[in-house]
Amino acid sequence: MPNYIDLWNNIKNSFEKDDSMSKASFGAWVDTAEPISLENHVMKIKVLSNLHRDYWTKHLTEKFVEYAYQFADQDITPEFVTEDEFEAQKSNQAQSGSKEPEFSTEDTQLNGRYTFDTFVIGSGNQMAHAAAMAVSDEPGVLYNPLFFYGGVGLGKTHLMHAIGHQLLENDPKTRVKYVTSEAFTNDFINSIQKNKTEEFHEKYRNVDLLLVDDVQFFADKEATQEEFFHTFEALYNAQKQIVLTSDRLPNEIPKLQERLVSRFKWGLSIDITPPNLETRIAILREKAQADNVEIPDETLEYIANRIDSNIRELEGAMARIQAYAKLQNSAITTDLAADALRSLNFGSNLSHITIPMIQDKVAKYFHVSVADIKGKKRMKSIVIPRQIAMYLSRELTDNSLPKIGTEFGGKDHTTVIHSFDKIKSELENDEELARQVGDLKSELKP
Ligand SMILES: Nc1ncnc2c1ncn2[C@@H]1O[C@H](COP(=O)(O)OP(=O)(O)OP(=O)(O)O)[C@@H](O)[C@H]1O
Repeated sequence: MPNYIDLWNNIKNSFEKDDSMSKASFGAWVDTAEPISLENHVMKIKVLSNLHRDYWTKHLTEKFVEYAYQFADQDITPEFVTEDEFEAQKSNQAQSGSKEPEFSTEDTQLNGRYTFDTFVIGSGNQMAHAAAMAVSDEPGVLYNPLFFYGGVGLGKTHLMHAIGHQLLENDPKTRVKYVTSEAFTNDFINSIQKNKTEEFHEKYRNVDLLLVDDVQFFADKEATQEEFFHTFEALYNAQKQIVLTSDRLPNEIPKLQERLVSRFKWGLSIDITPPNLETRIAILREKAQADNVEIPDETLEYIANRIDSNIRELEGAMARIQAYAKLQNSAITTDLAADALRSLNFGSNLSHITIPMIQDKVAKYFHVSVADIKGKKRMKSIVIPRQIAMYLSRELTDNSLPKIGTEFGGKDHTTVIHSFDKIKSELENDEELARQVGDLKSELKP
C-alpha cells in the first residue's frame, strides 16, 4: 500500500487541476478534507459535516477512485467521517484504552492484520504456510533463511508478518524487524550520507528475526548487496532467523552477487501459487467475517469466479462491493455485486486477456507471423516483438512464468524473465518502445 498522505496529496492535486472543478468548489469540498488512514483498500477521510459527506458521495467519489487508481495502481475507495464523528471515536478509544488494531507497530513495522489466524490455507500456499509455522516454532534452526517466492498479491508478505507476530506472541521480548528491500536500501544510503553506518548496523543486526520483503529490488544495487551480505552473515552466524520474499527464485534475480544467491538458497525456498476457486471463496468468507458483513454464499462464489487472479484483487473487489452497498444503502446480493463490479469495470479489465491474444496483436502490430513470435529466429525484427509479447503476457495475464514459456513454443521460464526484465528496463529510456508497448496495451484493454 502506498503512503496514504502522499496518495491523498496526489489525488488532491488531480482535483485541483481538473478543469471541470471550479476553484471555489475545490476550496469548499476538497481542500477542507483530510485523510486519516488507509487500510484494506479503504481511505478514511475526515470531512467538515454531513453536507460535505453527501457532496463527496454524490459528486466526487467516482473521480476519487479513478485518481487513486492512477497513483496507487490499485482500487481504493473513500470512507467519510465527519469531524464530530471523528472526535467521538477518538474519545471512545481513549476511554476504553483501545488502539486502532490495524496499524503497524512503530518498531517492528508489522501489520496487525497479517497473522496466522487471518491467513486462509489452501491450494497454492499450504507448503509455505507449513514452513512458516515450523519456523515460528523453531526460529533460526530449521530453515534459515526461509525464502518465499511467487506472483504479486498472493500472501508472501502476510505470511512473513505472521511469523513475526507468532514469535512476539511466544516471547514478547523477541526483537522483530520487518523491512522492504527498498526501505533497507534507502536507510543504508541515508546512513552513509549522515555518517551513521554504525547505527544502521545496530538496527539490522541486533534483531532475533529479520523479515526482508521483495529482495528482487536488490538487483543491480552493488553496495546495498554488499551491506546486506554482512547483515545476513551476522544474523545467520548468531542463529537468528531470516525470512525473505521475492517475485522469483534467487538465481533468477538479475545481477545478484553469487554469494548472496547461494546463501539465499541455504535454507528453504517455497513458491506460492494462485489460489483455486474453493480457496478464493474461503478467503472472501474470512474477509466478510472480519469486516462483519453478511454476504450470501452464492454471492461469494460469484465474486470468486469473477476475480481469479490474485488475493489483493479479491480484497479490492470486496472493498468496492461493500462501499457500493453503503452508497446504495442496501444489502449485498449477487446483483449488487455484479453492479458494483460492472460499474467500475472491475476484474474484467485483465482477466479476459490471454497469451494467444497478445501474440496475435503483437504479430499484427509488427507485421510478423505468430509462428515467428513463438519460434526461435534470432533476427532483431522478430526478437523484439517476441520479447514485447512475453513482457505483456507477464504484465497483463496471471499466467505463471513456466506457462508463458510453454505458450511461446516451449521456452524456458528464465527466457521469459530475461525478456520481461529487458523490456521493462528499456521502457524507461526508449520512447519509441514505450509508445509501441502503450499502443499494444490500449488495443488489448480498450
Ligand atoms: N491465504 C490468505 N488468506 C487471507 N488473506 C490473504 C491470503 N493471502 C493473501 N492475503 C491477503 O492478500 C493481500 C495481498 O497479500 P500480500 O501483500 O501478502 O501479497 P504478496 O505476495 O506479498 O504481494 P507483493 O509481491 O505484491 O508484495 C493482503 O491483504 C493479504 O492479507
